[in-house]
Amino acid sequence: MIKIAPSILAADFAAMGQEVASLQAAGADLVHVDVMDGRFVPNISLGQGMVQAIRRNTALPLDVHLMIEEPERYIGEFAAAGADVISVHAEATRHLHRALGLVREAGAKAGVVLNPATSPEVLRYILDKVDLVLVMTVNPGFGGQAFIPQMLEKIAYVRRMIDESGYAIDLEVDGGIDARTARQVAAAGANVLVAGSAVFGAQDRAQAIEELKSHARV
Ligand SMILES: O=C(CO)[C@@H](O)[C@H](O)COP(=O)(O)O
Repeated sequence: MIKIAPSILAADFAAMGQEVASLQAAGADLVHVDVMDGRFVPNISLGQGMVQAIRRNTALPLDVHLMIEEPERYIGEFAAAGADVISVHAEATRHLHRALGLVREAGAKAGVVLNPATSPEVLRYILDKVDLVLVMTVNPGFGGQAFIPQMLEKIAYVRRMIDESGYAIDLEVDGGIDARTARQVAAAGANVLVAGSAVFGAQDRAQAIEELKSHARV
């Protein structure tokens, strides 16, 4: 089952309540929330207050992607703000195993994110600690970037690792996802597709989400 997680980085921040509320009727499965600190990535986006506000405006699960240094410092606050999934970058913490444990202790599902240059081997000893692996298909920090085709090989590799592990782990991809790349990433084994521009840039968001899903049905 393919799930679509629209990234609210591409939404109208001045109308976030309505933007988020519209997504459920449009067929979204999750709301992807990009948190950036201006250190781990060269951009600043939003914090716990916005996650709380988004929580009040949707019943969809909140998929919070922390692009912040030492994410363990803020896991409790994002969980309390209403995050259902909290994903931390393998590159942002010296204690990935511990950070993932903290996410589950805080009552959220734990995700681990890999930058494009990061080897999937970093997952080898933590698959029992994660509910989701997010393979970045662009360098994190900005919406609207071009998909990096070399990531298809990484997605397929991670899919094999997950299947061999026997754990129920979602494989999410993020960056440059449109109808064409949706088909490619799904064929490689991804089952959760984050899409910013492709959803919020469309005239008809329901149609855009359905189009992504239909292209991803392989
Ligand atoms: O995490 C990020 C960027 O850091 C993504 O969630 C982007 O926001 C996706 O945007 P599009 O590439 O779909 O426009």
